[in-house]
Amino acid sequence: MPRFAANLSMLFTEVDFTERFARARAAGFEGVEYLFPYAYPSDLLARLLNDNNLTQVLFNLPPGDWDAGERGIACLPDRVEEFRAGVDQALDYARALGCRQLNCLAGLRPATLDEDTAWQTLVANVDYAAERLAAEGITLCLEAINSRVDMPGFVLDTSGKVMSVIEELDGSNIRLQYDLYHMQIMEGDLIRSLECLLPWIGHIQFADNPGRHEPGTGEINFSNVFAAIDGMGYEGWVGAEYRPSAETSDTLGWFDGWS
Ligand SMILES: O=C(O)C(=O)[C@H](O)CO
Ligand SMILES: [Mg+2]
Repeated sequence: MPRFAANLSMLFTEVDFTERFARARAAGFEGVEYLFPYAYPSDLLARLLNDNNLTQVLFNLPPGDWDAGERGIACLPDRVEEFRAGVDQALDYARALGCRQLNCLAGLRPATLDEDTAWQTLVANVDYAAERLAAEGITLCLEAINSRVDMPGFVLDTSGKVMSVIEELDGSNIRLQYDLYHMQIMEGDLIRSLECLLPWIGHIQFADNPGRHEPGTGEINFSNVFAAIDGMGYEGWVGAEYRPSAETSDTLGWFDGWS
């Protein structure tokens, strides 16, 4: 049975971030993920996880200046030092939170940066990060994010591009983060793709499309997709990363039967 995690950057935003852990537990989740832990002391987050008997499933490496629109710095040649410092910071949090997977956001390619340089920088940074994480038994995820609607210019916008990085590096702890929402926009054919890519998938996330709301608000047949994920023996977590179209607790109908 898929293990579902609540994404606390998107769910339960009716309450302050630190109160969302208890809300997730009360709703039946056993794991949580969120964009970034860095604004909070790690001991506070560790206590919230412990008090609510929750697993920290995933968070992202520092993304650069998120509020200014940056979406990762891994492809930027003039930010390599900052990228490496971010790996240190993320590892400190991962240790404190017992988190076994970190996601590396590839970043947006500026018009002034040529594709080849962006790609070589990305591959070298992923290689560095994967090696640092491997020493601690942690997996590095690379998420393919749609460049049609949400992140124009995002360097890794297809599962094929993520697979190219994985193949180029041959890193045993590098995995694809397969977000059903982004992949529905870019590629479709979700169940067949999940089956083909299964050995390389480290984490799955979902939202319906269009709108990025809860299952049932768009075009994806989630009963079938979740049943397929269950049937193919996927052992990782599945993160609910959607914008609730109503009070979060009123959007959890999809969870019935899985919790
Ligand atoms: O946008 C997404 O799908 C995400 O998972 C986070 O925003 C970045 O990892
Ligand atoms: Mg995602």
